[in-house]
Amino acid sequence: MWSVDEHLADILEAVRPLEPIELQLHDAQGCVLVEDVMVEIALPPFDNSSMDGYAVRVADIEGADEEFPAVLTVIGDVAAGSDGLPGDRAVGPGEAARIMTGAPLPAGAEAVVPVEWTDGGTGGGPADTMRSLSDAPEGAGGEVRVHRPVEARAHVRARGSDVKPGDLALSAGSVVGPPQIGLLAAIGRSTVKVRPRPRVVVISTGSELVQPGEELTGGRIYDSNSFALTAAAKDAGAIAYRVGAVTDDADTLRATIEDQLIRADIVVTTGGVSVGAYDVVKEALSSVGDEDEPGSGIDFRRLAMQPGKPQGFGSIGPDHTPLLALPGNPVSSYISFELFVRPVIRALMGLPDVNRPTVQAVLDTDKALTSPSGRRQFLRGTYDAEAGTVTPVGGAGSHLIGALARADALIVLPEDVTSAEPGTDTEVILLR
Ligand SMILES: Nc1nc2c(c(=O)[nH]1)N[C@H]1C(S)=C(S)[C@@H](COP(=O)(O)OP(=O)(O)OC[C@H]3O[C@@H](n4cnc5c(N)ncnc54)[C@H](O)[C@@H]3O)O[C@H]1N2
Ligand code: MOO
Repeated sequence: MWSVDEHLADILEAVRPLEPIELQLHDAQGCVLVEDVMVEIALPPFDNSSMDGYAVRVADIEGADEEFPAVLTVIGDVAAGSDGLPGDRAVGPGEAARIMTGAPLPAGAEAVVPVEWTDGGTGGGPADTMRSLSDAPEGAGGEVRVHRPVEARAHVRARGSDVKPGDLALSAGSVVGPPQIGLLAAIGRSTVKVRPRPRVVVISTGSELVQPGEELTGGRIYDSNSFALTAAAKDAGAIAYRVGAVTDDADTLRATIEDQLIRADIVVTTGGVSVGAYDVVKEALSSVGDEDEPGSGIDFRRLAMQPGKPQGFGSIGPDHTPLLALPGNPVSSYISFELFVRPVIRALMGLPDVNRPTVQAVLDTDKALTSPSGRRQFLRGTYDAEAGTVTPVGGAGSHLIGALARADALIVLPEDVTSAEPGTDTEVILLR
């Protein structure tokens, strides 16, 4: 028997992060950068206004108030996207330019007065908005009364005040999330070098399996594993391909796997790994290894855990693609995925934390939980972060997918524990 930790260590020992590739920003989401990204432009690229208002010279509005406003001549508009006043004009003494948020500060101007601190060019009281150019073309000219003074640089966002050429935008090893994608786009990068998402092919096996949506006839069940594990692979960061169920025929299974290798960085199968007469994965893959290639082939082993005792691991095909053969019971396959496949996906991506987070929680249950001696048991539970407790959901049976769907945590009972009393401090793996 292998321990859970030995099996995981054996798997992680065999996998290396995927070779980096250059990806478009959207495709790089969730991936790990392998380059230091340097900033080549200033952000903002030019001094610009943070308010809709008037670009002014500060001496012109010194001491202004509502009773004695400073009256300035409006010489034009500066819109975002323009590169200054029409005809390259500068704002001279006694002059102002209407300016929009994000527009460059025109030559001659030293600060911006928000439109609310002026009459907006109406000759009335304080404005609450600028009149649109189409409704009131005269607003780009005429006079404006300014009701409050401002200091130099007020409401001006300085060139380079965010990032400057030569700054480090993102360091190698960062995970590219939405804000990082925003920064990359803002500095003009359209692609980045990252480790790609692994492509995971999920194959379920069993002649009893029917695809959801089809009619269920005697003795058959719906294939839930391939759906759950494809979803779990995506959730872990992979690009997941669900291959429907393959019947219990070794040649068909071998041929299916061979066909899939072209698009697989990992192959995951479910079912057919125990000791029955129709355990097709074991039958098909026990002998696929190349004797001259150390480490090739699939090793079937029993783990000291419950559920998830029978497992297969190895590599297959010319590229030695890692293959994990998980047990068929729905809860067994899902827990095996969380414990062994998820870390592989994350290791291939070069992510630092390959395992789910764990916490200690107080067991909130009416009666003691039992666990087989010598096996690490993973029970399903709900975790209450506020109370610091975990409550079991459903029993230990590895067919209880209804309870699994209500759980958000796994309660871990160590190998030497055969009974866990209510109130015991327990390790909990958080699934969300
Ligand atoms: N004599 C023994 N029998 C079994 C042992 C054992 O040690 N000695 N181990 C048990 C344990 S533990 C497990 S786990 C299972 C593992 O069996 P397999 O991996 O060979 O899985 P199957 O026999 O194919 O299926 C088991 C169970 O799960 C259902 N199943 C399978 N695939 C799916 C799917 N895609 N979606 C939904 N349900 C699925 C299948 O119908 C079976 O009920 O072996 C025990 N037996
Ligand atoms: O160990 Mo099996 O994985 O219970 O269901």
